[in-house]
Amino acid sequence: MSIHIEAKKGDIAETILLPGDPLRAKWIAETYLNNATCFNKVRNMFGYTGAYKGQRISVMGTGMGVPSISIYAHELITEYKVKNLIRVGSAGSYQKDVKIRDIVLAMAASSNSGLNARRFGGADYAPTANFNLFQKAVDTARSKNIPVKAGNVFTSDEFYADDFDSYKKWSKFGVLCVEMESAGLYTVAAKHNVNALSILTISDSLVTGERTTSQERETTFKEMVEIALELG
Ligand SMILES: O=P(O)(O)O[C@H]1O[C@H](CO)[C@@H](O)[C@H]1O
Ligand SMILES: O=c1cc[nH]c(=O)[nH]1
Repeated sequence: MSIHIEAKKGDIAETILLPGDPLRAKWIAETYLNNATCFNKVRNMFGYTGAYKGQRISVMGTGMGVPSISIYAHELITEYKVKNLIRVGSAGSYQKDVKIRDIVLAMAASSNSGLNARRFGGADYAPTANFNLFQKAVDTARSKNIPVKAGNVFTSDEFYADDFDSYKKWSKFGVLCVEMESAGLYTVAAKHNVNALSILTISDSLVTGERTTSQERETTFKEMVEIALELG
């Protein structure tokens, strides 16, 4: 039992899927896992362990933002010995050709996170995906005929920016989309020498203004989950 997770040692698999939304975690467990048992209800941050194609695997919500995912990633790694942390999140597109429901593999995560700025004394650290997980995700997507895009994403501390157009600078420099956790996840994983990857589904577009509903974000982003489940 850790401060934010009530699971016993051994209750959590070495590989875990991490959606921001705990109800997406519940949906993943109910839809894909055999014999899933719930290991966490603290703060309603639901976590489950079950089997997928005979492999033991876990899924748990992380909440929103770098501080929240950093807490859960830290406890999962240090208290529960989790080795592969795979975020399955939603993101807003920064590019015309990154469309609603496209899947983006986050090779790296630029950020305005206050947490990393403080951690590295104002210097730039480049949070990056684990190469083996990344390569396996690309191969899995190819074998399932699921098209993916890959590149730099932006991890923001804010969902509602004061200056909406500020995203255009990142867009101009090739950043594909915005979300709120990957830079934190990659940094905590690197600190503890374990593996992390973010697989994102585009839920809305800052370019066109289109967006999906919260219900769709909870239960219909299947393809990224089907890629992630193969990475255990
Ligand atoms: O859908 P999730 O995984 O929560 O990811 C995105 O959605 C939330 C904002 O709506 C932020 O957590 C952002 O990163
Ligand atoms: O952080 C996020 C996630 C989805 N869509 C956004 O615009 N921002």
